[in-house]
Amino acid sequence: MAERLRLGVNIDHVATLRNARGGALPDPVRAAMAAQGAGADGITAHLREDRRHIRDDDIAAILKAIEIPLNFEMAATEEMQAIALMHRPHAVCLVPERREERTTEGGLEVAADQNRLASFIGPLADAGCRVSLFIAPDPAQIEAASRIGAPVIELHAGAYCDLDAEGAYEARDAEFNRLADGAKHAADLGLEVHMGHGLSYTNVTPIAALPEVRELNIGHFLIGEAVFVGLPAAMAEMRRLMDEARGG
Ligand SMILES: CC(=O)[C@@H](O)[C@H](O)COP(=O)(O)O
Ligand SMILES: NCC(=O)COP(=O)(O)O
Repeated sequence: MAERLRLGVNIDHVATLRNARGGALPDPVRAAMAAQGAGADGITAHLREDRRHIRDDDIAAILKAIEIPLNFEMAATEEMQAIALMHRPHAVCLVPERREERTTEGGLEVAADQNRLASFIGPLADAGCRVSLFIAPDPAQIEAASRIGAPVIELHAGAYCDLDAEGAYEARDAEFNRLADGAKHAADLGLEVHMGHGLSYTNVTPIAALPEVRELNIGHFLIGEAVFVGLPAAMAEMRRLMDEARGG
């Protein structure tokens, strides 16, 4: 039987809400525990260089609290590498970052930076972290990820999700085909394929149905939905849609 599609819950935006008032609540560690209790296969947290949501002490506290794997998202900088090596999370996902962006725009440029990234991921892999690269569904980036020896890629689903929300269905379908082809190409090269960014109840089904995809990382939508129905109920509906898409 095919392996069940994993659901990683990104709790960044619990920290966004906490930071809006500068206090301790709502607590991202409590969100991580709630997600774990509701059956998350992993927790994702992105320690941005500007610490706009998750902060250094959150990472330490989340790691102490949870038993499921942490997927630690970070920019490929020396500062972040040192933090990852100190904590040795289960997975490290390298993402592109621009200080002015509202959210992660585009994927990591691997092809043009492959020598630096190959040496950057070496110590992380030696420390036992499963390295993942957050990239666009571009064959050149996928092939570069494989060349530098990353075991996992996460394909950026944001453009597909945005086009769907805008009702630009022709362009959305073209972007979906890029994701589907990218997933297949990556799996053929032996890469484990994850997808994430912008996924919601309305756009998740075709993505979850792609047989090569092993994990979805979903945050902003689930945390927003949790305001109305609670995190376990929001996750349960997402889980149901993912299982249904897989024919389960
Ligand atoms: C890399 C990614 O797609 C998400 O983790 C996202 O970066 C969450 O953080 P932001 O919403 O701050 O971009
Ligand atoms: N890597 C994508 C992720 O963790 C969650 O992205 P989003 O659902 O918050 O857009």
